[in-house]
Amino acid sequence: MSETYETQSSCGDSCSSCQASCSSRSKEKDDFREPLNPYSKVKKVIGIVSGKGGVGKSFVTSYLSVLLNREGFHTAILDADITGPSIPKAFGIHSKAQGNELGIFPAISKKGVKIMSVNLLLETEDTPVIWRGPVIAGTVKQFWSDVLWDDVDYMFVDMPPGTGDVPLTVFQSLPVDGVIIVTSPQELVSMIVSKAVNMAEAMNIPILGIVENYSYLECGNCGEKISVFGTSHVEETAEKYHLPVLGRIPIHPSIAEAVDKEQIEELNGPWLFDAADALKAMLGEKKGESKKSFLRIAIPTDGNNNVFGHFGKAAEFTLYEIKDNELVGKAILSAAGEGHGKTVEMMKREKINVVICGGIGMEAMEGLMTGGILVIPGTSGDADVAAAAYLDGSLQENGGKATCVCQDGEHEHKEGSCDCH
Ligand SMILES: Nc1ncnc2c1ncn2[C@@H]1O[C@H](COP(=O)(O)OP(=O)(O)OP(=O)(O)O)[C@@H](O)[C@H]1O
Repeated sequence: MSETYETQSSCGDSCSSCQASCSSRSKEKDDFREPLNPYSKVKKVIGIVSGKGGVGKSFVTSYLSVLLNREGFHTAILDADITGPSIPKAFGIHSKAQGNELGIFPAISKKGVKIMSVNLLLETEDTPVIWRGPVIAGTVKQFWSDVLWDDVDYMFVDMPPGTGDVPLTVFQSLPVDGVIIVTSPQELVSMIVSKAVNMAEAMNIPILGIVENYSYLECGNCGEKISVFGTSHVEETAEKYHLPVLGRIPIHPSIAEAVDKEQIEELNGPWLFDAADALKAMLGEKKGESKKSFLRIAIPTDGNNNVFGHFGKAAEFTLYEIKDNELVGKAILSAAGEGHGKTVEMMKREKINVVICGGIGMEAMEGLMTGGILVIPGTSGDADVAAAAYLDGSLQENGGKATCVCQDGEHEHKEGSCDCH
C-alpha cells in the first residue's frame, strides 16, 4: 500500500489516552476504507491485538462478545485472523456463510453473536489459508463492507497476531475505535507490548488497556496462585504507558474446556468484567448496568398460526413480545395484504425488531433492513415454533439460511408457500 498513516496528531506525543471521538484521527483514516454496507450500523469497532501469537487473543475476543451479549448488547465478531481462524469453533458454528444480492449473512451463534470468519467460506474447515498480506486485507475489507451485519453495538475484530505487515494492513482497512492488547506474563512482555502500543499509536488508535492471559494457576486445594510463566510485569508495563490493566485471566481448565466443547457461551468467569465495563463506558452505559433486551418479532401467518408464504401478501402478522428472552405477549396485527410497501411501513410503525417469514421480495427486504429490522426468510411451519427457534438460536443456524429471497413478480404466490425456487 503506497499510502501511509499520519503518525502525528493534535493529541500530543501519545494518542493512547485520547477518546474515540478525537476528530484529528477520523478524517485521515476514512480515506483508506471501504464503506460499511448500507444495511448495517456498527457503533464501536474494537480491535483485539497481541504482540505475538498464542496468547489467547481469540479467547479474549470471543468472551468479551459473550459478556456484552449477555447484558443485552448486540455484539459481532469479525475474524480478521485469516490464517488462524478459531472463532467459529468456539461457538460451535460449522455452517457455511450464505448470501444474496444484498450481501453475505453472518453466522449467528445460539445466543445471537454475529460472526464472520474465513472458515465459513472454506470448502472444509481444515483447508489451510496461505495468503499474502494484501489478499488478507482485501478479505477483511469485504467482511466489513459486504456482510449484512444489521445493527451492532460492539464489533470485535480478532486481529492477526504480531505487529508486522499483515496486522498493520488489516488495521488500515477498518475504522477501529479502540484496541485492547492481550499479553502473557513473560519477561519479553514489556518489549512485545511496546511494539503493539507503538503500532496503535502510529495508527492514531486509542488503546483501551491491557489484558494479561495465563496470569497464574490457582491450586484447587489451597487456593495458592502459582505463577507458571514467571512473575507478572503487566502492572509496571501498563504504568509505563499510562494504560489500565483490564483483566488478569488465570490458566483455567474451564476456559480450555468451554472452547474445546464449542460452548464458550456457557462459560462463566469474572476475569473480563473490567474490560466489559470499559467498553460499556464508550457507549455511555453505566458500570455494572445491564441493558434490558426488549424484542418485537413479527411473523406473517395464515390464520392457523402457520408461517404464511409471502411477506407482502400476508393478511395478518403474529406479534411476539419478548423481554429478557422470555415471551411476555402475543397478538395479531391485521395487515390486509396490501403489498410490501405498506407492510414494510407497518413493521416500522409497530417498532418491529425481527421479521421471520417465508418468501420476501428484494425490495421489501431492503426496506426492512434499512429500517434496522432483522429479516430471517425461508421459514415455514408453526409460527410459535419459529419464534421459539429464533430465541434459542436454532432458527438462525438452520432456518433463514435456505433464503427464499425472490424478486417480486417473478414467481407465483401460493398460500403458505413460495414458488420462487
Ligand atoms: N486462560 C486460559 N486458560 C486455559 N486455556 C486457555 C486460556 N486462554 C486460552 N486458552 C486456550 O488456549 C488456546 C489458544 O488460545 P487462542 O486461540 O485464544 O490464542 P490466540 O492468541 O488467538 O492464538 P493465535 O495468536 O495463534 O491466533 C485455545 O484452545 C484456548 O481455549
